[in-house]
Amino acid sequence: MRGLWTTARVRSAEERVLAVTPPGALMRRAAFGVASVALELLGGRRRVGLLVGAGNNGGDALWAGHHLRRRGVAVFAVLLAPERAHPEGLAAFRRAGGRVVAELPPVDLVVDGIVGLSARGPLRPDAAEHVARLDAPVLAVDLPSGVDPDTGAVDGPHVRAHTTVTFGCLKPVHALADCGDVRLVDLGLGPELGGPDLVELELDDVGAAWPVPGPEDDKYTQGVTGVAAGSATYPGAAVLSTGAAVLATSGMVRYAGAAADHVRARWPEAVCTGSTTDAGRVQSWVVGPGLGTGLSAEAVLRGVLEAGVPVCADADAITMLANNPDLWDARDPGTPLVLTPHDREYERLLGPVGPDRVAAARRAADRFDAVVLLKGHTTVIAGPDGRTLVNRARSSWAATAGSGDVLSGVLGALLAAGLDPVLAAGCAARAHVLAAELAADGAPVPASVLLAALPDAIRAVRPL
Ligand SMILES: NC(=O)C1=CN([C@@H]2O[C@H](COP(=O)(O)OP(=O)(O)OC[C@H]3O[C@@H](n4cnc5c(N)ncnc54)[C@H](O)[C@@H]3O)[C@@H](O)[C@H]2O)[C@@H](O)CC1
Ligand SMILES: Nc1ncnc2c1ncn2[C@@H]1O[C@H](COP(=O)(O)OP(=O)(O)O)[C@@H](O)[C@H]1O
Ligand SMILES: [K+]
Repeated sequence: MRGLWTTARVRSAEERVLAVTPPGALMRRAAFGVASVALELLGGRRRVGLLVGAGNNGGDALWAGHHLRRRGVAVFAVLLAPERAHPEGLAAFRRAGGRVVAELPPVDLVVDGIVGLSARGPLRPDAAEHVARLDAPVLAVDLPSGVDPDTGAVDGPHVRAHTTVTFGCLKPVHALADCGDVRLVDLGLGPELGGPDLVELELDDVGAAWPVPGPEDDKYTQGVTGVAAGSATYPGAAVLSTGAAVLATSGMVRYAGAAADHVRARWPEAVCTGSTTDAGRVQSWVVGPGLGTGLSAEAVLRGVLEAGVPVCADADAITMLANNPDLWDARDPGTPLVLTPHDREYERLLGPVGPDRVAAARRAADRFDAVVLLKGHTTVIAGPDGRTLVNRARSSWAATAGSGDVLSGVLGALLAAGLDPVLAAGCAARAHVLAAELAADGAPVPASVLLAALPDAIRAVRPL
C-alpha cells in the first residue's frame, strides 16, 4: 500500500521536524535528492535549466543547481520572481558558478521549481510562457507546477513532468495526476505523519487479498455471486457482468434476468433463471448493468436491496436510485452497499463531480452511507467510515463500452467471497486496470477481451 498525505498534514509534520532540525537542513537534503535524480536522468549530458518560483520550491531548485554545478554541470536559472527568490539558495547557486538568465538556452533537462505545496490554480502567464517553450524533459520538484497538490486537478497551463522528486511522503497529486516517474526522498517525517489520508493499493496488496479456495472449500463455501443485469435490449451487459464474476473467483455464479439464454450460451457454468425471486441463495448481488429503469427493473432492485446480502449497484440501478429516492428505503441498513457511478451517474445522484474527485466520492459515501467507487481514468473509492482508496489507470483503453459491466461482476464476486467492501472495490478496480493493460498492449481492447484477460491479471498479482 502506498499512503498519500494532504498538504495540510505534510505542513504540520514538517513544522515539527523543522523545529528540531538545523535551519536549511531539510531543504538541502531535498535538493540533494533532486540533484541526484537529475544526474541520473542526464546520463552524462551536461546542461540543465532551472525554472525558479518565489518560494521554497524554487529554493530546492536553486540548491539542486548548486549541487549540479559542483558536479561540473552547466546550470542556467530563470527567476520568475527575482526579488522573492530564495536568498540562501540563490547565493549558493551563484557561488557555485550558476548563471541567472532571462530565458533558458538549449538544455538537456529542466528542473521545475516554479511552485510546490503552496500551488493554487494553473501556472500564471509568465511561468506558462516559459513552460510552453520547453523542449527538454522536465524533472519536477515536489510536483508538476500548475497541478493542484491535493486534488490533482488541472485547470489550465501546467508542467508535464518526465519525473517528479518529492520529499517526506507522497501527496495526493502523485496518485491523482500524471507526475511521470515519482521518486521519494526521505526527510524523516514518518513518525510525525500519522495515518495517510488516501491509499493506493499495490499489486501485492491485491494479490494478498484475492480469494483462493482452500482444501475444505466447495462451490458454496466461497460465496455465491448473484447477477441481476441485462434485458431483452441489453443482453450483452448480463453476459459481461456474469462472465466477470465467473472469472474473478472460484465458486458459483447465479444469473437472474431476461438475458438468461444469452448468458447460458456464453457461460454454461452460470446457474441461470429468469427472475431474482427464484434465483436461490447468494452471498452478494450485482444489480443494474443493462437492466433498464422501468417498473420491473425497479422491482428487481428493490428485491435485491431487501435481500440482506452485500450489493454492488451499478449503471441503471444508480439511475433508478437517483430518480426514485423511495428505493433507498428498501435497503437493509446493516448490509454493505457499493455504488459504482461514472461521472454522469454521479451527477444524477448528487450534482456535478467537480474538480475534486476525492471530495466528491466522500460526499456520496457520507450521504448514502455506502461505499462509493467513482469510476474514470482516476477511480476513487470512499467508504462511509472515511477510508479512501485511489486507483489511477496507466492507459485509457478501458474507456470502452461494457468495461464497467466487467468491473461490476468482479466486484460482486469479491463481495460474495466476504471481502471488506472498500477492499473489494479497490481490488476490483486495480485488477480491472491491469486486465485492460494486459489485454490492450497498445491497441484498442473491447470489453469482452478485457474480460478474457482477467485470469492473467489475477495470476500476475497472486504471490508466487
Ligand atoms: N517546508 C519544508 O520543510 C520543506 C519544503 N520544501 C519545499 O518547499 C515547497 C513549498 O514551499 P513554499 O511553501 O515556500 O511555496 P511554493 O514554493 O510552493 O510556492 C511559492 C509561491 O508560488 C506562487 N504560486 C502559487 N501558485 C502559483 C501558480 N499557479 N503559478 C505560479 N506561481 C504560483 C505563490 O506566490 C507562492 O507563494 C515544497 O513544495 C518543497 O519543494 C523542501 O525544501 C523540503 C523542506
Ligand atoms: N479515460 C479512462 N481511462 C481509463 N479507464 C477509464 C477511462 N474512462 C473510463 N474508464 C474505466 O472504464 C470503465 C467504464 O465503465 P462505464 O462507464 O460504466 O462503462 P459501461 O457502462 O459501458 O460498462 C470503468 O471501470 C472506468 O474506470
Ligand atoms: K514544482
